[in-house]
Amino acid sequence: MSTHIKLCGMMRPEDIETANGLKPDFIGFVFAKKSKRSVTPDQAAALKAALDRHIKAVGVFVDEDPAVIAKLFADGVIDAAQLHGGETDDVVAQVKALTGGKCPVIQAVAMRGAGDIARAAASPADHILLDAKGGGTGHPFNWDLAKAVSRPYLLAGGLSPDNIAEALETLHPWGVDVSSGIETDGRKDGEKMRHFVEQVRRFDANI
Ligand SMILES: O=C(O)c1ccccc1N[C@@H]1O[C@H](COP(=O)(O)O)[C@@H](O)[C@H]1O
Repeated sequence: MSTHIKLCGMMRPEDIETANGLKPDFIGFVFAKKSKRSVTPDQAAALKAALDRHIKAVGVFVDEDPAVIAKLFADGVIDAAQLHGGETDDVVAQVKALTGGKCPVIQAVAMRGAGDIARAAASPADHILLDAKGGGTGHPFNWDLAKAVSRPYLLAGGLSPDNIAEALETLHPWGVDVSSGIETDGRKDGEKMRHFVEQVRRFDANI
């Protein structure tokens, strides 16, 4: 099985052009208004129109109204929703219900201690994503906590071309998600994006 790749925080047409060339499984649009990577629905729609149709667009939300998420899904701006705040199981269920069960939901779990291992296991979401507290911080969490998570997960938090090989060797995650680590001066860096993806593909080719 190849490791799924998500390149998050796409903001510019040139970010999409680079992603189209690299063909990750997912890219992310951040809709959390407080994020420095925040895009409006109109901006995201224009970027999605330029995205290779084989690449899924994930909307990243922090405590957003499920109706807003469902509208972005219905409009074809996003293909999946990543809930990155304090969303309850009920919110996961609401997103599912409002999209006729069609929108895959990824629930982010902030990995701070043993209790979070249980929270990850119990999440009703289609996929879980293990991250440091916050989101988009560029900081890793204690990977020893991930070793105790028995369901497949997306690994996030401070990944970069410098540590992705070690992360893959150590944890063998279902997928990896990166944002800060593929940026220079707050903008996506095509060379870092390429280097990150190449290393994941090299790892997959050697196992
Ligand atoms: O990227 C953001 O600004 C962001 C804001 C709010 C919630 C989540 C956000 N991004 C997600 O954070 C993780 C890790 O990012 P990083 O590689 O450590 O910068 C990733 O899942 C992003 O989708």
